[in-house]
Amino acid sequence: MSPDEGSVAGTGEFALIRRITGGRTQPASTLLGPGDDAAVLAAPDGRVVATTDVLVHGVHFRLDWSSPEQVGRKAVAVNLSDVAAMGAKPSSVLVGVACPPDTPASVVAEIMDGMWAEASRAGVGVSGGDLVSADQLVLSVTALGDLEDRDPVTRGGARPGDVLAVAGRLGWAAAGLAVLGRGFRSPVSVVNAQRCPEPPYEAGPQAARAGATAMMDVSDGLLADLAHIADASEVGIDVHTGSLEISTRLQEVATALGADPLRWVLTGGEDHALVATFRSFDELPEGWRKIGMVTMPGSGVTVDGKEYGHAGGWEHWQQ
Ligand SMILES: Nc1ncnc2c1ncn2[C@@H]1O[C@H](COP(=O)(O)OP(=O)(O)O)[C@@H](O)[C@H]1O
Ligand SMILES: Cc1ncc(C[n+]2csc(CCOP(=O)(O)OP(=O)(O)O)c2C)c(N)n1
Ligand SMILES: [Mg+2]
Ligand SMILES: [Mg+2]
Ligand SMILES: [Mg+2]
Repeated sequence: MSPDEGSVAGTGEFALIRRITGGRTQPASTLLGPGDDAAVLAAPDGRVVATTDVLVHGVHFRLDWSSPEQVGRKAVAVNLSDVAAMGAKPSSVLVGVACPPDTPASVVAEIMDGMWAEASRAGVGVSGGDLVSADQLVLSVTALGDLEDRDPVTRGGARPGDVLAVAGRLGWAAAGLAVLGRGFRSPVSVVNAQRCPEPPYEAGPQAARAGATAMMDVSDGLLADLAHIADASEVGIDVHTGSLEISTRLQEVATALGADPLRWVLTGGEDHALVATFRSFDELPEGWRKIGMVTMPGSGVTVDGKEYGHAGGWEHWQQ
């Protein structure tokens, strides 16, 4: 049987590449874009920040929960967020798309539109990629960034007495996941937070300029991710729940679902907020809120001085 004309198989690999790469305007930093064996990018700093994350249908997103455009946005956003978490400015993304033969070509085109839309929000473009056949939809994105002559902000520089702060939202994507998981599609604000995060890209370089001592983005859950800073920095970290913002919207959704909104904030991932430590409260840039303190080594990650009773964040193969 011949493949459906509108499918990726019916369209053909090279026609599809032409369709999804044509008519795009590359930023000036992409010296040579898609079409050759590799792209050529400017690296003004002389060092390149590089990160990659893979997203799999059914694990990270579902096409019956999100539009292809939202899925494309998310795949790029979670990667650009890691660039920001190093204190760097995004400079480019490269994207791998694997999909089954009957996938409508329009779905791939819309995913690419979403990828371009999110890349553009951060001032970059898609400078290359790959398109392959697979049993399910998989998106693999590599993001590159520029340190602009600053030192990278690692997970390893927090010291006891530092202030712990956050930029961006916590708990929203987890609330959205709970809503979607129960078959609902509203409220759209939390559902959209799950479909596509809005990481505060600018807050990364801003924190680096302000002297942040450690930083990372929250992908797996606040407490789980803070444990990586605690380990790498050999410190303890205490989160103060009194400083955590739990919006009325999150409260409402939690009440409706019989869930605990604080648990979403502490253990839910995927909002890609940035958490960072600063030497003093006075160093916090605008948009950063204090949510705790760095404590002495050995105490681990605590909540209001105590161990948190509930299970931690996302870990692949453990769900
Ligand atoms: N297959 C792999 N090969 C090499 N490094 C990896 C691999 N998987 C993960 N890492 C590295 O381990 C670190 C932690 O990964 P991860 O938890 O996925 O970070 P993030 O949550 O920021 O995406 C990162 O520095 C990442 O590059
Ligand atoms: C269909 C579906 N099921 C479950 C989740 C929840 N979920 C999937 S991956 C993940 C954690 C983040 O993904 P990961 O691959 O660990 O990214 P990284 O930490 O490497 O940035 C969460 C909370 C989801 N987003 N979609
Ligand atoms: Mg990762
Ligand atoms: Mg990260
Ligand atoms: Mg993870």
